[in-house]
Amino acid sequence: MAAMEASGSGGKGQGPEASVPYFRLEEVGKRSSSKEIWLVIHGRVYDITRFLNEHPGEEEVLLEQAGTDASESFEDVGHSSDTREMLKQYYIGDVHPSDLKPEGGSKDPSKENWCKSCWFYWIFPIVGAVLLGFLYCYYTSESKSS
Ligand code: HEM
Repeated sequence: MAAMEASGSGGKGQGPEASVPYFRLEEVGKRSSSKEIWLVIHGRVYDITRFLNEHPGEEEVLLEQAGTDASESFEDVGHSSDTREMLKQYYIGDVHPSDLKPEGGSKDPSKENWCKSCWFYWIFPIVGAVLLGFLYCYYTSESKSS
């Protein structure tokens, strides 16, 4: 496992609280066939190879997500709390801290906030220009009539 960095004992199948290995996303990405399938859910790496045929949501959906961060798809489906418990048995380690993105989106949150309020930056100059236009028309017509 070239891209794997051990953060502790490296024991597989233990809970997240135990010392666990870190995996680079590149490494996870390589495990994306029906022979071996790993997924990332909320920064944790799961080897779900043996679960593939048993998945009630069909194996195709897991194969589509193979080797990637499947957090969003996993949440979209609304998996039960029992399923979340079940995840623990497939847990093999954590995503390496350098590969972790902020939860809730791949974008830089500061950019997202900027985008949400970017209308704010161009609407005022436009409204201001229109108002100035009206004022200009108003005063020029006033001065012509007097
Ligand atoms: C390691 C990851 C996963 C495990 C252990 C798992 C497990 C399960 C289990 C036990 C169920 C039935 C009970 C429930 O809804 O909670 C289920 C349903 C389902 N799963 Fe997953 N799942 C995983 C990942 C995914 C992913 C990434 C998708 C992607 C879309 C997915 C799609 C579905 C769908 C569509 C159903 C509903 C099936 C139905 O109601 O007919 N699952 N999964």
